[in-house]
Amino acid sequence: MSNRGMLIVLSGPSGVGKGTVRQAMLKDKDQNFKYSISMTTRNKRPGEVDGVDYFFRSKMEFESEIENGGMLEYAKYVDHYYGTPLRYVNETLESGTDVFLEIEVNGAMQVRKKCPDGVFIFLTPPDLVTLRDRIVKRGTDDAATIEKRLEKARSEIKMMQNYDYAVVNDKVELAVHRIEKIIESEHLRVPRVIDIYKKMIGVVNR
Ligand SMILES: Nc1ncnc2c1ncn2[C@@H]1O[C@H](COP(=O)(O)OP(=O)(O)OP(=O)(O)O)[C@@H](O)[C@H]1O
Ligand SMILES: Nc1nc2c(ncn2[C@@H]2O[C@H](COP(=O)(O)O)[C@@H](O)[C@H]2O)c(=O)[nH]1
Repeated sequence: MSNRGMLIVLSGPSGVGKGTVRQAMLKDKDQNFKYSISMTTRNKRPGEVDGVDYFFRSKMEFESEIENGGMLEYAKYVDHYYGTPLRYVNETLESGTDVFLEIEVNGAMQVRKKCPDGVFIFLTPPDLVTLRDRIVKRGTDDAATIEKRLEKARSEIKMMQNYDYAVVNDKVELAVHRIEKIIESEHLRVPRVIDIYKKMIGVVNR
């Protein structure tokens, strides 16, 4: 109901299922958000496509984007840069469409400062053994990287207190349902809809 789109930020440790949940949400025709494709300096995984999964860039290209003020946020995660291109987010929100960011915790905290009216959701694993299982079964990372990601997961889970909502990803369809309910409720918050009603009252008073 508000003119400007809502910014939805989903974080959670690597392997918890953020991408899986987001893809499931995008299949739901009632969902009306755009996913912001991130930029990264990490190597492509098999099957990943530039401009679809990420904008894959060199370190030099990424640093030049930062210098030119082109990033809403960025962070280093396990030896590589990851960040959100600013222009797409701004233009999409301005057009009245919600934007969905799937980013790690340090970047999310930068966004929180810049966009305090965003909705910040932390996706948690049922437990750390399940998290390890998911990363291992995904088969995209070598043993050393898996250990680094699990080490990071511990500190990331501590950051959950800085989020508005915690959603456990036990079953994908349940996690999706919980997040959809959050988005629906957030759209009804009075600060988001008040402008519409002010306009309505203006019309009634004329
Ligand atoms: N609820 C679930 N139950 C079982 N397996 C799941 C569930 N959610 C995701 N998975 C599996 O866990 C693995 C990791 O999921 P995914 O790649 O979506 O995680 P991610 O949080 O996006 O990771 P990253 O941050 O590293 O990109 C995938 O193989 C996925 O199929
Ligand atoms: N701060 C940001 N973090 C991001 C962004 N895009 C993805 N990520 C996070 O990085 C890790 C690792 O991702 P992977 O694809 O290498 O497994 C994970 O937590 C992502 O959510 C971003 O634009 N900014």
